[in-house]
Amino acid sequence: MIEIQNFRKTYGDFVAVEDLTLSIGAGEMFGFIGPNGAGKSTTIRFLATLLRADSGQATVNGHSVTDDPVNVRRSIGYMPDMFGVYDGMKVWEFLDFFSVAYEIPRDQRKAIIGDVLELLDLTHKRDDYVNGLSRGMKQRLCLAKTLVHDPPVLILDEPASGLDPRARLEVKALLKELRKMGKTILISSHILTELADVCTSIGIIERGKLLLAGPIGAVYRQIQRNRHLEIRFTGAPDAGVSLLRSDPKVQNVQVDARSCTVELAGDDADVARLMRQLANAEVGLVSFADKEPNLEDVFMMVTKGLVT
Ligand SMILES: Nc1ncnc2c1ncn2[C@@H]1O[C@H](COP(=O)(O)OP(=O)(O)OP(=O)(O)O)[C@@H](O)[C@H]1O
Repeated sequence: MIEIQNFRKTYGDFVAVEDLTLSIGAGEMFGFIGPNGAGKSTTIRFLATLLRADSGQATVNGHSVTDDPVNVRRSIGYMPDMFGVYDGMKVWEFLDFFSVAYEIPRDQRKAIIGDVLELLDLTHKRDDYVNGLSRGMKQRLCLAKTLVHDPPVLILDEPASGLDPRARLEVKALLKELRKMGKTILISSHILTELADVCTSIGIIERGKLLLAGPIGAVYRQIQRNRHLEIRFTGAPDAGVSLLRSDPKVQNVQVDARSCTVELAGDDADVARLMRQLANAEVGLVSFADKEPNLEDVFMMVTKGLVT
């Protein structure tokens, strides 16, 4: 649905994005992750037909962003990282303005605006002035305007930035809903927890280079060459730790007051064996957990160059 090939963008001598190639399939929720200044917005603006590349190309919904920008714009709902809302307008007028811009026939506009307001839980604000809305509501309104022309692709640059935790959760729930409706979604963020449980695939970008991209399960498997175990004890973990350290498959033992974490270069049978040994050795074993990696682990390992 979204294909980028060898995208490069410089500002003067500074290379903002270098040779970025990426493919996002239909129906994916792709999390574009990177620290500030990594090149996320630059890439997104290229996809949104707002920026000329030094080299490289991209297609969205089969249309070339350079040769057929009008059809790309029809195919996408784009939410920029810094958005403006027109303060002198009422909520419905704001959406009507975009409906006209997207050439939605007059007799359909009222119903579409009603549907979008309903979806974004803004129906009760229909006749309010935009400048009277809270930040969270303005953000939802901005998301609403990306939906009026029912685009198959949504490109959202940090859609939850500056929102409180509750409003973030609302945005997250909404994104899940939009994905269920069949939209392909690219969402950028530098807040990993925001994306962890909504994305089906991710890409990690740093200093203009895409370090890793793929389905989230494959990315997790790639980084988890070793099992990460979290083991808790009733008291000081010394006895348990020395047993663990004597095991040839155990590596990287990190000790806390009453617990430790270890990496195990083994399979399920090794996990079971280790658990049995600890239980039998009466070292005060309380719990033994096979810890799943999370997006933060992935990000740290990838940006430290531990995974390629
Ligand atoms: N118009 C511009 N002129 C010069 N440099 C720019 C311009 N736009 C972006 N840059 C630089 O390009 C780099 C990438 O910027 P970009 O906005 O794409 O990063 P980002 O990953 O979206 O960051 P953030 O999370 O802070 O929005 C940054 O170092 C930025 O300063």
